[in-house]
Amino acid sequence: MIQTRGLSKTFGTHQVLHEIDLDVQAGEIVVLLGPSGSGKSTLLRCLNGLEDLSAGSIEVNSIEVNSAMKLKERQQKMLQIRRQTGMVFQQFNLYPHKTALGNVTESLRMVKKLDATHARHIGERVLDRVGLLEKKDQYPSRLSGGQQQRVGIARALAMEPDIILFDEPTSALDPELVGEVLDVMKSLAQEGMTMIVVTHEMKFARQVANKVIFMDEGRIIEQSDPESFFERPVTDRAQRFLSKVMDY
Ligand SMILES: Nc1ncnc2c1ncn2[C@@H]1O[C@H](COP(=O)(O)OP(=O)(O)OP(=O)(O)O)[C@@H](O)[C@H]1O
Repeated sequence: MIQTRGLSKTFGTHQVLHEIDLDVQAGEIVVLLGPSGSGKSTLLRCLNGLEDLSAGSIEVNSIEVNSAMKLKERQQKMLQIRRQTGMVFQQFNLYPHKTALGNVTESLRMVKKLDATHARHIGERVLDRVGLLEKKDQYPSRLSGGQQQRVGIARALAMEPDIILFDEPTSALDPELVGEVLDVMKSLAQEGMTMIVVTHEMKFARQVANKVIFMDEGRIIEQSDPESFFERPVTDRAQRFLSKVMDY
């Protein structure tokens, strides 16, 4: 479903990802962990076609983009990949001047070119899915952070992606609002959605992930099932990371 081989990314002279080989199967929940600056967001952005790759290849649902392709072909493939993958951001990135429903239907209208009735029908269904149908006419400023992030998830769901990538979806939330967002993510996982999640929520990682991937300095240095990772991390770096994050 997702396969990267030798994926590398360089900004100027700074190599941020080093030859990443990643495999994600349909229905898998992968949690990406690692210290700040280890390349987690950059990896998600490459997988979503938001960031061009510098070397190697990415294949998502049999659409392949690789560094040997000409720029124009790469860009076309990246666009196709973006249509298969939804992305949920830490800062929600909602349009402030659009209602919850307007935010959710925007891409249906602009990208999928659906008519207003069809888009509204899908928009209401996905807002209902995240428990926010009654808030469909509210503007983001009238919604709590947790509700705004659930609109962010509904917006991703509206495009019917095969995979959703979550980049620290709860990091900007007050602690008491984190649970409602994790609950929605957990139920998507139970329904079989393929998900890659960057998060600091260790309990969620442990309970929901099928696979934990630990990154450091742009490399995958450990990957295993959550039980093994949290109980018996192999590398010193992962042990130090866990001893810090599990202390609090
Ligand atoms: N557009 C960019 N231009 C230049 N450098 C960048 C760019 N985006 C990311 N970087 C650099 O790439 C490195 C990895 O950043 P990235 O955000 O992927 O890490 P991260 O593991 O997600 O960190 P955090 O947990 O703090 O979000 C950092 O050194 C960052 O400064």
